[in-house]
Amino acid sequence: MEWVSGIIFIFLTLGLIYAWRMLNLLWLRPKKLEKLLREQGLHGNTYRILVGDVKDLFKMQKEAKSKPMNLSDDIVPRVSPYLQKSIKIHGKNSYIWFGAKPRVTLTKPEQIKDVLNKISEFPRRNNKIFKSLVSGLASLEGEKWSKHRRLINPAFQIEKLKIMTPSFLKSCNDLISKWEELLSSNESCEIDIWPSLQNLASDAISRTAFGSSYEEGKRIFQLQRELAELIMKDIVKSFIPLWRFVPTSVHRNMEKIDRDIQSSLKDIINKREKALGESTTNDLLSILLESNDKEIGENTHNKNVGLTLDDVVDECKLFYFAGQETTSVLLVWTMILLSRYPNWQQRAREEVLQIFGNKNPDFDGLNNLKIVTMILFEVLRLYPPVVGLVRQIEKDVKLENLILPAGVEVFLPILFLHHDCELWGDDAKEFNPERFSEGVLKATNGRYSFFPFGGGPRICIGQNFAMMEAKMGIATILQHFSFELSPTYAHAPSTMITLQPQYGAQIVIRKVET
Ligand code: HEM
Repeated sequence: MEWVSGIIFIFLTLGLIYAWRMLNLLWLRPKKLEKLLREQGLHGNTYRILVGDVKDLFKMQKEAKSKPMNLSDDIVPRVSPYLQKSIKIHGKNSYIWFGAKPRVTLTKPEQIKDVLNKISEFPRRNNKIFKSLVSGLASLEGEKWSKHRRLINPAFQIEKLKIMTPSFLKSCNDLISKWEELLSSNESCEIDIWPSLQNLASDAISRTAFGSSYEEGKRIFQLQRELAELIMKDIVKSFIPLWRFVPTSVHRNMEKIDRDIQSSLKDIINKREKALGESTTNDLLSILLESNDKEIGENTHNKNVGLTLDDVVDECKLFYFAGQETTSVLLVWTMILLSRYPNWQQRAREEVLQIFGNKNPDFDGLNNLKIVTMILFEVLRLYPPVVGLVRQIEKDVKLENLILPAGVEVFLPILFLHHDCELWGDDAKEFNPERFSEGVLKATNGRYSFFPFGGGPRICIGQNFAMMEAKMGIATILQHFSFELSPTYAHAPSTMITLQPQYGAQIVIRKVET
């Protein structure tokens, strides 16, 4: 019977090791971090085992989302209620417990600049639950990230964007035709423009990313949207350790959709690889494959260069997600704000008509749109599609006079800082594109207080792409329609990964007579 007691002993020892690890993970380490942060003058709630502030945070978020708000109300308390409360109670130097991890909120522009520039000390935090959506470049670190960034960069250079302009135009003209059909002989017509603009952005990225494989690309989009919805359903539980390994029906469904996306993308890429060299296509995928082939060709002796098929699939998934979710949001808030401020709508239309008349907008003309650019910057300030960035601390790191211990996270609250009166003055909450009349540098006084596209080496690779697409979208819409908010519109900015209008965007459109 000695072997029985041997087994019991092994199980007991393993049990004790596991119990010790859990005690350390869920209690000792968080309490140590709490002490270290407090000693440096940072404040937050006392740590509560396992959940930290998450339960209260989700409760507040649910409550905030339960009803729409007045158009003139401050959006920060609705979008980030817990952050707002935390700063009110604990001040700007504070932290929030995400489960057993404290997340320090950074609000000084100099700190933001440092964090965004020192990418090895402040690596991006990769939430495993988002991995199936935010893959590729956005999820990589170190050498692998710099290799991917170098290979992908050519696809986003200005001269490539110029070549892509007709694809943007085609997608915009399709939208105009659909709205014209809806108007038909009526003088005005109410439309929920949110699905139309999501469709415009997915159409534009399908065309520019996959050119000839555009129809297959659109199906992948649909799947990604379904995946995003499932992820948002599951996110509340993602703070439970090892939750993502529990085989729930939602998890199984997520895996199935992800497999489906991967195999559809592999099909597109394989077809394209075979056709490479036969004809010149200028979509993102071909440019990426070409730059990859070139790198491999130049380094035949080194097997570690270039991207694998799986790498390319991941990058394509990211183009889809990053290219659609964000630009559609920029367009929808621009339309909502121009509906609220008809004088700015009029000024923007005058500029567009002066530059293009009734002709199709082109690349050079879009670059000359000054008022429209000021408006887009102001929209990105007040309604940034990405409301905040998270970075993790893996080794103790000094940030100004703070020592941030390994195991904490830092949060760069984009939305909060874009609305901060201390940084933007008393009219911080107001829509005033005029503040960007002399560019971003002048508007921010050279401080890091406006960063809708992030910053430093990992700044959004698609920012020019997004701005070009948004300008094309707004310019073509302004050429054809005037618009105002419908009485049925309920103002409800809310985060569904990006900052979206929760109940859609009901707008009344009219044909512009030119
Ligand atoms: C209004 C539109 C957009 C906004 C506001 C936006 C915002 C951002 C932000 C804030 C980041 C930095 C994230 C971080 O540092 O953690 C980022 C990164 C990125 N974005 Fe965008 N984005 C937009 C459009 C696009 C488009 C159209 C594409 C591609 C087609 C794109 C592709 C990417 C990629 C690949 C990264 C990762 C870059 C890296 O890690 O090196 N984005 N974006």
